[in-house]
Amino acid sequence: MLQERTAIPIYEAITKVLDTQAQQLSSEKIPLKQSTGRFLAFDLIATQDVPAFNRSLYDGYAIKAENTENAAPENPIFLEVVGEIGAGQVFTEKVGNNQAVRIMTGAQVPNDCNAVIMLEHVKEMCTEMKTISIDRTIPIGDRVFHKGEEIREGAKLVKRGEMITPGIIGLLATFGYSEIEVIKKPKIGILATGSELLDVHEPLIPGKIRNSNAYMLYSQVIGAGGEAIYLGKLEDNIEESIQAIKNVLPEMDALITTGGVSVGDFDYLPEIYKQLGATVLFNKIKMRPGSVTTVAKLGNKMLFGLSGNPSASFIGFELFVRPTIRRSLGNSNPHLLSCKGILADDELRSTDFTQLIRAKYYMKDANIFVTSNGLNMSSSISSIAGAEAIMIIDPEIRTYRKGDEVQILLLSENKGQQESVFSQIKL
Ligand SMILES: Nc1nc2c(c(=O)[nH]1)N[C@H]1C(S)=C(S)[C@@H](COP(=O)(O)OP(=O)(O)OC[C@H]3O[C@@H](n4cnc5c(N)ncnc54)[C@H](O)[C@@H]3O)O[C@H]1N2
Ligand code: MOO
Ligand SMILES: [Mg+2]
Repeated sequence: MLQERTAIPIYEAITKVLDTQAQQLSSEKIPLKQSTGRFLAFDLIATQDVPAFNRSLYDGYAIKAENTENAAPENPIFLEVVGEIGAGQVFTEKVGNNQAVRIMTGAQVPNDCNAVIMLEHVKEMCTEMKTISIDRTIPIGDRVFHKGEEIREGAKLVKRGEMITPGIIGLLATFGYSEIEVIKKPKIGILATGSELLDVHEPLIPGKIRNSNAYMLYSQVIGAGGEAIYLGKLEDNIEESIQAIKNVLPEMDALITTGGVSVGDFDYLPEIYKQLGATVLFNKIKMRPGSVTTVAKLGNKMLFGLSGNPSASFIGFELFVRPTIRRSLGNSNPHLLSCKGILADDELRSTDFTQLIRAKYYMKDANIFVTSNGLNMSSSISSIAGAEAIMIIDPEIRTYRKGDEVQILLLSENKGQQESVFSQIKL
């Protein structure tokens, strides 16, 4: 007999998932060069001032600024050049009054000097004793990047859980980290269910389809920062499926299945969760696609029962699995970044459940214009490719017209946000 399901709002489903997720992952040491896209396992604190010494910003002459106090075109002053400093060298001799030292960009400014004048702003005199003339007043500190001016030792620069970007790698290198502690990637197992599934390399035969979801999910797991483990595909068979899940689960941090969560005769996931003794958090959400997305917990492992329909599977991942992965990586902005856009389609009608439409956007006059991307069906595969955003269509607004404001989620935007937009708009 058909079992009644209670559909809950998207924000409630997200909250249930994140409140249930328990594990905090341990860390591992990896070479700095391999850390792009990984998540920092420690707060990056400056271990030294930056710059670490007073550094010349220009090729020119290190001088005592006070010597130029009365310099002007009609009253040039003359300084004796007593040495030369290349980047990496330290000038330890005394620099006296009315003396200067030739200096290169990046070199340490001698202690006796307090400014640098650019090469272009001095006249080099052809005398026996090398002399320069200066026809302007140079302020104290001019063209010197002072010790600690940019970063003070002890300053907190990057938080634990931030995704490592090229800029963060630059900072880590600045502070001498050739190896760094990153949070271990959560191992996310992917199991496709369905007797209709062929493997990607197999030729098409009547009634069958290729298992595209598992590969798409594999890529989504990697994009979210997890380690994707493809565990194959299962026939619609309860006993075999239960055994397969029992076999693989100990090795995984979480398991994604696709297919078999609806009410068909061979949709066995509800029964599988029951027989496994898993606690089902929800099995119906007020959203489309992905209304039958089911999430359960077994021991301390999350079981994500995504729908078999490709667009539903894709959306289910982005809304529920992505934030789970990001949060287990210590990231404090696990949800997709949202913003408001302007509808560029002629018209969109809402349905009883919140619609999540795969969309494209473009920028014009500082506005974001949004259009649907391909066929808006749960079973559509082509609408996912090229989708840059997800449009959120509120059931309360019956018709959206061209030019109307529409809330969107940006795909492939790593910044993320702390709170899910669905909590903010109560959908
Ligand atoms: N009477 C009802 N029928 C359906 C309902 C409902 O409420 N009442 N819900 C519909 C909705 S909504 C969705 S979404 C689907 C969900 O189906 P399942 O999650 O049970 O998934 P399957 O039945 O296994 O497959 C659905 C569809 O997707 C194809 N599929 C499955 N796995 C893959 C894969 N790995 N790669 C590509 N495509 C896959 C499968 O062949 C089916 O066409 O149920 C509706 N029905
Ligand atoms: O779960 Mo279904 O996608 O609502 O189409
Ligand atoms: Mg089904």
